[in-house]
Amino acid sequence: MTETTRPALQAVAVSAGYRSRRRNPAVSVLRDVNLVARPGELITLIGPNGAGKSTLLRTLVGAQPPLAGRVLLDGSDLTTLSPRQRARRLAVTLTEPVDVGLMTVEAVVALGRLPYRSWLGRETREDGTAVDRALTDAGVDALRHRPLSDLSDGERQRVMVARALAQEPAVLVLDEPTAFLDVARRIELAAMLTRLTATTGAAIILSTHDLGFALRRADQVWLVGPDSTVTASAPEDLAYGGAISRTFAGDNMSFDDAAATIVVADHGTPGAAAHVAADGRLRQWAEHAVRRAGWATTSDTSGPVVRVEPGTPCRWKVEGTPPATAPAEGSGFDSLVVHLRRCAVPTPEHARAGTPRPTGRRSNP
Ligand SMILES: Nc1ncnc2c1ncn2[C@@H]1O[C@H](COP(=O)(O)OP(=O)(O)OP(=O)(O)O)[C@@H](O)[C@H]1O
Repeated sequence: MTETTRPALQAVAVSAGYRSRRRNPAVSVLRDVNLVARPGELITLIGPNGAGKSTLLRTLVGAQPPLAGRVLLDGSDLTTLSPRQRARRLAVTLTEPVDVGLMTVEAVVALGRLPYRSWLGRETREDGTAVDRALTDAGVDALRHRPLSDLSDGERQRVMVARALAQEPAVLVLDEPTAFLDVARRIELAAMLTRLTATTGAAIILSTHDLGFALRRADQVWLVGPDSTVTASAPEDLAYGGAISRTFAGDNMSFDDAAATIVVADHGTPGAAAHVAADGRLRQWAEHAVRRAGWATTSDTSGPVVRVEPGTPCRWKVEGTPPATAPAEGSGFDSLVVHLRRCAVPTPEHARAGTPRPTGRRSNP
């Protein structure tokens, strides 16, 4: 993939929004959007609730016309393509549930071949091969004879991806495909989509609220900001440059680089921070416990230091905290969290109100 590769999908000065049936002015949700999806790229679309992700996706796939600008599919203006030409290049799974009655998984996936059928509607050998490949690629081959109505939400989600794959599209657009998936299925889906960009050369664009998923896997992130703009960039640039934090973090939140997620200072103030001295996974989970206790973690070793030794349960020792909190050692993360919470020194206001002083930051659950 190079900068000179012809875009699979392109938005040129697009404004996206809604035209009222009555003569009111159109409501513009996004303005002057310029985006390029290249073959083989995995692109994640993120943004706060109501920012305009679904509006943008619907505009990019031609489900609603842009208020201004053009969407180009493989160089051709979307509005000049027939539905059949469009469907051979662009596959979409939106969040709306699809009512397919008692159809089997295989029959639903075969619907993806309709843009290739002759007017007689006969299924060809190519259709069968494409359906088999889509079922395998999406990991739903074992479900092929089951009625779609019997499946779990996560299974159904994967079947809808298989149906889209059967279209053998150059661009695959998925609206919130991670919505119903547990952690393991999300990781599987991410691996599957990454594999598909390599094997099929398709550009895959998906919206998600899962920041970790969006940042870890994407070649490009499209970030819909609160100011009606969309920023396209490498995930690292958006995270490191602070755009993610500015978009998602409120007054008492910030972006945690290590966890690739937003952390909440729901009972915290800056100041209570500890350095964790441990290695590898033990350090990660010890830092998790420290943050759960309402403290921030820091690389600064001049303040409190939490030393953790491996074991089941682990042994811990806290150095440099106020003396009233002794004993400052124990075993197991539970007692470490209890200890750190007790270390909170009441501020005058909290002492008067009879509540403990807030300490550091807390990770999102
Ligand atoms: N049919 C419609 N007519 C007018 N405004 C709409 C319509 N659908 C959505 N909107 C508005 O457009 C804005 C963007 O909505 P959209 O659904 O695109 O956001 P989103 O980023 O997908 O949100 P979420 O993360 O909550 O799914 C919102 O203010 C919404 O109220």
